[in-house]
Amino acid sequence: MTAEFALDDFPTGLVVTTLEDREILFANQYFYQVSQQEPQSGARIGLVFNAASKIVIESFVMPMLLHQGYCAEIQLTLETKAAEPVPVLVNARVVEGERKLIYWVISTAQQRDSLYQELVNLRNDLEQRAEKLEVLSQTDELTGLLNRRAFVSRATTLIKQGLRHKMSYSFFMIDIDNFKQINDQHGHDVGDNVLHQVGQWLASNSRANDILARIGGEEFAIITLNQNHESPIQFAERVLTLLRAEKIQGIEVTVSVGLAVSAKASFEQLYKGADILLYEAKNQGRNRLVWRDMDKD
Ligand SMILES: Nc1nc2c(ncn2[C@@H]2O[C@H](COP(=O)(O)OP(=O)(O)OP(=O)(O)O)[C@@H](O)[C@H]2O)c(=O)[nH]1
Repeated sequence: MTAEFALDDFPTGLVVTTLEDREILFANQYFYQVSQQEPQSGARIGLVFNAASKIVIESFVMPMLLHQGYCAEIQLTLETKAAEPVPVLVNARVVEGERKLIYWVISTAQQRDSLYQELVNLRNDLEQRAEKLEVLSQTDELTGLLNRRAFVSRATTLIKQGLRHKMSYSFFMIDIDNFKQINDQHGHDVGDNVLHQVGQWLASNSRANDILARIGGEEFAIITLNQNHESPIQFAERVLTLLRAEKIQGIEVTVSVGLAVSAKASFEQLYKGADILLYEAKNQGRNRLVWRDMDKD
């Protein structure tokens, strides 16, 4: 008698079933409270679990019990009479006597589950923030284009891969002419707007696979894979012509372009090449393209 009271006082579900058909021979109060079931003669333990857990019991718990005599820390879900799911942790052991029985310990795991869910939510939140930070760390705030660091990293990887497949790349270095004058005459805010619009304009005139970035104050860079439909020289000339025809913030804006083309040069060599060619374009009077095929020297 004392033992029965003691078992009912345990804050965990204690159940004894037959091994053969899992008929409940004994269950303590806690088990009935949690599962909201009434004691019924001949009831089987499977009845209190949801459909997925029933499958786990048949396909995993029972084979474990039959083969090694116990099954530890299995996460299952009870289904109450009101069809509410209750997460539980189940330990079960086969006890051999006159009949083979299974002793089940069924502990509720709601608090642990909600803690686990909180941790999952926290991790998702941190991942999202990390992604945002990653995007921010790669973006030039003023134009929304890639910044110099991201450009160098992406372009280095792309060109390394391309070199292995003998792909030919173009490196355009595009610098707004006399930008200091724009700032001086119209103010820094207008200058910022010009930078923003030139950036947007370049983005809408380049292809999705190009790598476009603002790499310095009034300096942009584009790396493109050379394909047949438009030569890099045609592309650069188109940029120059279209920009000449356009007024940005009511201001005539021109650019100088240094263009290095190669199927052999590394990213650093292309960068250096384009930089020297841009310098030449500036020296020759600005508002022009100077280009070189670096593989033909
Ligand atoms: N508004 C604005 N100005 C910038 C920014 N970054 C750099 N600048 C300005 O850009 C100007 C660049 O001047 P310079 O390097 O002399 O070049 P430039 O006047 O364009 O002359 P060339 O390149 O030789 O044609 C400087 O006055 C910088 O202060 C920016 O983010 N916003």
